[in-house]
Amino acid sequence: MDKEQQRHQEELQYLAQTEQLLQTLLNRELDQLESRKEALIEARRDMWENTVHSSRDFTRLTEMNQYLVGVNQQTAGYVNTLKQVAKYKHMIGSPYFGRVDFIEDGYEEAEKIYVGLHTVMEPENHQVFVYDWRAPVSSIFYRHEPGRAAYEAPGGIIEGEVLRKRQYKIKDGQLVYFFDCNVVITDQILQEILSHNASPKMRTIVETIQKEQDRIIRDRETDLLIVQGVAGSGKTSIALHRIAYLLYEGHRSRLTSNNVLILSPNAVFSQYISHVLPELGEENVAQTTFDDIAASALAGRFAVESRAEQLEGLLQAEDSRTAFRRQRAIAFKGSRAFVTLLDRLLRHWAHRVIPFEDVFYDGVTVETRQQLKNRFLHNKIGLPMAVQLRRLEETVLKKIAPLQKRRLKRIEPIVTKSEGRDFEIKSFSRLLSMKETKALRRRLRRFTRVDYGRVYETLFAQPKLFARLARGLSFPGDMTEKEIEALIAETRDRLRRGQARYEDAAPLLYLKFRLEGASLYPEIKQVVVDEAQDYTPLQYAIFATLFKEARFTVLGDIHQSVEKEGDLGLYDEVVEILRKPQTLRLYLEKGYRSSQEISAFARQVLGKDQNGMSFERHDEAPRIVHAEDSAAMDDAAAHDAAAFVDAGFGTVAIICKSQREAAGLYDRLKDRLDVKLIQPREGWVETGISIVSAYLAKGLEFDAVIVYGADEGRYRSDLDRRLLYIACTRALHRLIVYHTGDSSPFLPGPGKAATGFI
Ligand SMILES: Nc1ncnc2c1ncn2[C@@H]1O[C@H](COP(=O)(O)OP(=O)(O)OP(=O)(O)O)[C@@H](O)[C@H]1O
Repeated sequence: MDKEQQRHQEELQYLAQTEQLLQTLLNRELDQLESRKEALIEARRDMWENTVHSSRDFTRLTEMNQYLVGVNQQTAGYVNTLKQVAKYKHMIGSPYFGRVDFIEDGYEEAEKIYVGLHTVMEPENHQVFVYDWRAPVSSIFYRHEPGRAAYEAPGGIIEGEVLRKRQYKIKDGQLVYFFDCNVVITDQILQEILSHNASPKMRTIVETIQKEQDRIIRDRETDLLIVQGVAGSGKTSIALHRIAYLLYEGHRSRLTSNNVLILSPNAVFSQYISHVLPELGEENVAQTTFDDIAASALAGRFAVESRAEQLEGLLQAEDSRTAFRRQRAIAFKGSRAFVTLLDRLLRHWAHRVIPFEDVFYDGVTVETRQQLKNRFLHNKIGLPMAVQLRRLEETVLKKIAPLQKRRLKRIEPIVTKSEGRDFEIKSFSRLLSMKETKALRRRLRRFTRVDYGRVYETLFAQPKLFARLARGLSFPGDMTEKEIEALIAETRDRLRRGQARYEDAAPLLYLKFRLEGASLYPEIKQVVVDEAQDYTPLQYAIFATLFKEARFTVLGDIHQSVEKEGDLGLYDEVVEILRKPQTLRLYLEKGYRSSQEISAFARQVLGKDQNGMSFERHDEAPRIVHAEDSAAMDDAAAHDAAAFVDAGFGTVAIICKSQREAAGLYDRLKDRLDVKLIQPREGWVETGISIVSAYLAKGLEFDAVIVYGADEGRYRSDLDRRLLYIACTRALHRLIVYHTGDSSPFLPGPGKAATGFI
């Protein structure tokens, strides 16, 4: 047997042993599952039979509670076993994907470290057959080539030498191939993975996490980690793997899935990423959108526009000047200067507006106006204004309580004198006293209640006040005074009708949280902000208020901003607003999604010098096709989409500029093509053909993309250019861009992409 054969034999043997061990562990868990299930049913039956179902008898209730504790324990045990079963089942057939031979300094022998989805350990002798990809020692696999290496173990840095690094392809328990690699996770397996079809749900990338990605995933020290990454560089994937890593590390950092929150751009995206954590064997974590936070916090007070409606409004604007004005309004109201203006407004409210009054009761001055104001302004605890005012109200009412008896005594003689009350002097006097107190409370509430909506409305109802508060602030976009006046008037009218544009939702929320406090998410310790470029500085100021104690992972791509020209300055602002002790900013410059041809095409659309590059994977060049008219374009898009499906592409998207266009196209095609429309609220990606707007497609990916209607008239502003860029970067393998009339000036000219006519 030559060396090669011997190596192969050894690997086959190791795989067989691991598979066998996995099977034993699985069987053990399955046996346990049965007994745990029985124990759980038993515990439930006991509780049911031995306790009353609803009782006012306290002793019986405590008894029931004891049973409940038992049931909860049994349930936890059962769920845990279920998880173990799922884990082993997931691993059987492909228990590991990598190996490093590492010899620690001071030791003679190299240890073979096999890396897989989870740890597989022989329970009797504790021999680890496979290490979880998140284990400290596994980091060597992702970060080091043969040669000197180190990893961070709980007890400190361990140094040594990597002798070998090996990768495996194991399918259905069979070793398909393995090879030793010298470069960082060599491209062979990555090539294979990336050339596959996209899936309607995001996939895990544990086997091929790249060095620069691993650094982000395994960072534990940073309180604010900012990642700027080009399209398809794996930001979302990394964010989710990072959560899985932090949860694995949880025993040290005490982080559980309840402590993590993902801020995702919309419901479609939330659906798209919802499978990754369960696939990694972790519980899913909560996801929310800014829309949801705003809608629930402002409900009942304002009808709030959604983000999709805001963008749709921008895209539907009757002329480019209107669209431009709206973009400037969005930038204006989302700016840091506007945050300062709102802070000044709050200070102004506290000092000048709250109508403190002297409080009298029964001829006595309980508190003077000045006393109340002083107490309010010199509060040292730093309570939110509304909470503090309520406390003030309570204090005053407490002071009045002892005076009420005396007051009653004074009322009684008066009631005695009035006719017809002879038999009810006491009760009538008490009633009068209560009425008096109620009236006093009403008077108190004139200054102890503060409504965030009114505060915001006042800003726009008093242009002079606005001007005073805005003095010295530099707002983005160089709006002229006239434009600001128009914006003030327009906002005032809208707010008076009880409506709030999306760009007003953030200021309203900010005021509400600053005034009333924000305790919506007390348990959140790690916030992941995806598509970070879509949020304004004001929205970050809200996150700072909402998640005071949390650490942040912020991932974005400034080139995929929609309504504004993105720039790196946003991240400086994020740092200044979130103010965390340890901040780290990292860049990802390599895209993994699109073929080189599609990436190069998209870069030309963007027309900027980006530092990006893409993973070397070649495919057909994108095509730009001219259609005679809209009907011809519909036909061609339908035909090509169907042809892509026939050719075996799993997910195909026809991307329109706006949701309205997407809905229109869907209506025209739905009877002749098996097609779905992705909607902002309830839609999600499935295999087959989807019609989607460019801004909703953000963050998603498809095997083949047909950009519908890249005409000169449709895509001509900077905003349009960014949308077109987003649309093109969604494609993995195929991209066709259709236009009628002249093509958008942002499309590469002849020669740079294949062009044609239909
Ligand atoms: N290390 C990797 N191994 C395998 N696939 C990867 C790797 N990194 C990224 N990918 C793949 O690249 C594609 C893009 O990843 P992802 O959506 O996470 O990128 P993104 O930076 O969030 O993209 P965008 O900003 O364009 O929405 C996905 O299909 C993902 O599986």
